Amino acid sequence: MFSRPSICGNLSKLCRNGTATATATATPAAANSALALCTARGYHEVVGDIICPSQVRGIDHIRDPRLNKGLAFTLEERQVLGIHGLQPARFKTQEEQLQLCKIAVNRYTEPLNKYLYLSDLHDRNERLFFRFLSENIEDLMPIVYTPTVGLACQRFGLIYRRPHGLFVTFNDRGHIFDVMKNWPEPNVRAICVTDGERILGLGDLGACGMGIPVGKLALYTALAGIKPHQCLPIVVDVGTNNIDLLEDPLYVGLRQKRVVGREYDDFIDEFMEAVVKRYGQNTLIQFEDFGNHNAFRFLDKYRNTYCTFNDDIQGTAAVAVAGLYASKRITGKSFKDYTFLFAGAGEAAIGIADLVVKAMVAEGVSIEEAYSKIYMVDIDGLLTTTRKVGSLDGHKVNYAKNHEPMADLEEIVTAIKPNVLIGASACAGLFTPKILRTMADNNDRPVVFALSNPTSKAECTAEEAYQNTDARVIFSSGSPFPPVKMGDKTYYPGQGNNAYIFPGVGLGVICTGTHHIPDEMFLIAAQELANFVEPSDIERGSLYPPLQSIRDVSMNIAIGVTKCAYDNGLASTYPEPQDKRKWLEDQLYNFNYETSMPVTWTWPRMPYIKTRDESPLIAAIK
Ligand SMILES: NC(=O)C1=CN([C@@H]2O[C@H](COP(=O)(O)OP(=O)(O)OC[C@H]3O[C@@H](n4cnc5c(N)ncnc54)[C@H](OP(=O)(O)O)[C@@H]3O)[C@@H](O)[C@H]2O)C=CC1
Ligand SMILES: CC(=O)C(=O)O
Ligand SMILES: [Mg+2]
Repeated sequence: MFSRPSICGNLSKLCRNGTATATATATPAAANSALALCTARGYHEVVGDIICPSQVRGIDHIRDPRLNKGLAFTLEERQVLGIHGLQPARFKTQEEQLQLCKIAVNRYTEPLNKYLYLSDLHDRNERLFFRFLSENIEDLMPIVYTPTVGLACQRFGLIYRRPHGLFVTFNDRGHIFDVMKNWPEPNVRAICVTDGERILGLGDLGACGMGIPVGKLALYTALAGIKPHQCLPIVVDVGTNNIDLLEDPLYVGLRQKRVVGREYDDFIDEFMEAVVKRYGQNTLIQFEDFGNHNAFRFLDKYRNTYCTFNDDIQGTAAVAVAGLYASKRITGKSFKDYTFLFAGAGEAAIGIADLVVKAMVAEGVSIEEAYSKIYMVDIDGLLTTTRKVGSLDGHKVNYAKNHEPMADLEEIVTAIKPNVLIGASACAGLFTPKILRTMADNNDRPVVFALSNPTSKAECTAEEAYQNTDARVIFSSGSPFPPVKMGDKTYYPGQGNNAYIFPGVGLGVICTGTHHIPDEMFLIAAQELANFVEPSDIERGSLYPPLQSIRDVSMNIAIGVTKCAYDNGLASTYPEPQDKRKWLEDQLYNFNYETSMPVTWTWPRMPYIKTRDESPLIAAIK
């Protein structure tokens, strides 16, 4: 039965989990039926959890990033898979390969070159890439994520090599489902989508924004262990209003102004429907870096009918609120004792403020009092009730104060005397030394968050924050800053970035098959993250746990989200697991190589090259 050359001739079945799991260890009959299933479904490539490398021949094992192990293929594997001789004689462990990756990436001095090296590694050996990333978060997150990913997006036309995600253009309207069918993975569970209109604080980068969903989903795997084949980065390309890009011969997106209005909305509706038709109702759709005017609208429109969230609004809210919870341990105040001032009144700022209000209400504060504690500034100055009708659109109106109009942030800080100053304006240097000194004059421990990304857009640097407050500031930033030395003490400011949140929320949501994602899940995520902050973190100047512990944070967030999903009847995966941690852990990606050979089957005879003392396994094959 197993001697059919088309299936087993060159060996083997590396069928990992899911339907075909049994094949790796069970009877030939079971193995054969799983193979038949693979074939019937037309999986002639390496997709999903069902991997049948018997249909991948020789050198294609090395060319396929999901199968490739480089020099870690054993002698037996090399012979059986038909790749013997295609690689040098040396055998390496994955650990030795990781050491080499470290040396290789550190040889590059330019961050963009490091990004390209990692991107190549991703294309070449997926498991090694994700293990390398997950074990070196502190060093590599600034490369695959902010700030370097911003530069990668700006240079996207120059560095584009191979598809890491799907481009759905406005020209595909009416056929979006057909385009989605071209994505080779049948079991996508999480999509991160952008239309590229507000990429970090860099503005409209159109189709070049692809770097963002690619980077975010790389973190899904590296930080939460979500399997890579379950993740799909998407750009919906409706054009760009960035004149430089439209005139740039290297621009790779649709060369037209953005589609707006009804046509745009219908296009996004069709996209959402196509996702559900292709991958099912509970497919997680993370909206990322949409323009402000669309981000809020789509969240309101889709949140109760799809499994969706907006990371810039809700993920950012959770990470900032977690930092604020941790700050209370230093200031000794509760939220109702704080006066908040937000510089910026967009997705991030409103998202944070709305969650702060929920957190205050949860502490027993009335909603009116909660709103009264939060002041907000947009590009025209303080949000006041005296503003012209129409200039306080959407969610801003809740934060408008009965106050004389003020435009200058320095004067506003002097007048309002906030305890907490949060920047989400994408306006570099907005927090001047004078503003920081005023914060220090008015507070023993001023709380200052400069959340804008990438680093070049931060409202102030960590150094400026510490220097202008006699190092009394409680500081965090959206992009990483190096430690700051003041006198004989060194401060290690934490990174207030939604990367602490979305991977764990994503894991909980996709494992439970949650239908809709309530704000409560983000408050839970904030609390779980805050619980992780140790006195030693605070002592070294950080409101967040070290980046190296994000994987543990993500697991705790996922457990909290899982409980919430079952408690609120939002889950569709039944029965409810009792030991939620173990249940989640059982579903995680394996960062270590798996065998490319079956261990229990009777194998067909095949050409055998003896190159060293026979291992028992080879002897058994013969
Ligand atoms: N750390 C993190 O995890 C995250 C960080 N961010 C960062 O936050 C920044 C903003 O993102 P987002 O909120 O989505 O963007 P939005 O465009 O939604 O909001 C930007 C806001 O800043 C206001 N603004 C612009 N210039 C000034 C200024 N000089 N003074 C005061 N306010 C100003 C705008 O005013 P107006 O409304 O009048 O236009 C708007 O309200 C970006 O840099 C982004 O990278 C975003 C998400 C997560
Ligand atoms: C971090 C993030 O999501 C942003 O800057 O947009
Ligand atoms: Mg974002």
